Amino acid sequence: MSTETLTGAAGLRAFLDGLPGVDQVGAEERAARLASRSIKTTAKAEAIDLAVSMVDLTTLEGADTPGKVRALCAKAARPDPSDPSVPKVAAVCVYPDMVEVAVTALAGTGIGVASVATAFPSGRAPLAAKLADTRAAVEAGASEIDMVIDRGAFLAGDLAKVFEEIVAVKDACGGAHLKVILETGELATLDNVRRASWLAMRAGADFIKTSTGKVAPAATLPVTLVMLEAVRDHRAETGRQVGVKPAGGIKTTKDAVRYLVLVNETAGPDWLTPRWFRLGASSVLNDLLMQRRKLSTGVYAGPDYFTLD
Ligand SMILES: O=C[C@H](O)COP(=O)(O)O
Repeated sequence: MSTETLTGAAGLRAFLDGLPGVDQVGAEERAARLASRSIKTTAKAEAIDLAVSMVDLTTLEGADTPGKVRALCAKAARPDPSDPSVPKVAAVCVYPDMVEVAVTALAGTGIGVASVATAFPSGRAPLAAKLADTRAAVEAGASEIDMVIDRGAFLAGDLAKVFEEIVAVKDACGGAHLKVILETGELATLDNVRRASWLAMRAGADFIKTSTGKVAPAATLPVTLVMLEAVRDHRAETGRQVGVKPAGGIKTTKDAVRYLVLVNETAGPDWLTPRWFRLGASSVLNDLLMQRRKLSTGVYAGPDYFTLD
């Protein structure tokens, strides 16, 4: 079915209702099996650097200050100041009012500035306010917008409203990439995760993202598995590749490596680059740096060694 025929509410519903159901038990078993895979030390070193390069280093607190954002940007560009071989992260993710600070601090680094928008994290605001929020972030220099879907509308069955809102925000993004946050912890079932993934992709999402980090559960392996299957099948059907970003609650190197194994086994190696896969996290970077140091020196550097995320 083409995107055009989805604009009618009935066509959209028929399309989403026609998606096969998710085998919940199967998805959980498969995610658990992949999570228990061990990888060789050399592969682990490569996986750590790849994971670092995929981090959207995030601070989304009411107490964020320009100073904190500048410190985060310095860390994004040189995660370990004593070791220039550590790659830089993919992007820094902040609230719209901090975009200008991040853009200035990251000038010349090639690191993206992502901004949450559309009344993050609840998404409860009129569309005009969401569009103004988006435009303000883009005008301040954000290269990526992380929007939230209207979960209330989705769960009430008003799929056309969710679809049209994504289309409008995508338009307001101009040249900025759009990540669509499904807030999977509020969608109740993996079937809903699959439906929301397809809805977002058909509405123009460049990335689909699991969570805001403000709702539990945030990112999980089974949810990310379902989203990876969706982007894989979407590319096979339409030719358009969409990225995936698990976010929230990813804290350890072990977690990060599990996600990379899942990407490789589910969507395939085409997604194993920061262009198509991101890890949204406020604190995983320090653990990646500690494990990286341990692999190269054999000595475990405690958390005090690295600056706080
Ligand atoms: O998008 C990223 C999340 O907001 C970060 O969540 P986290 O603090 O659990 O890592």
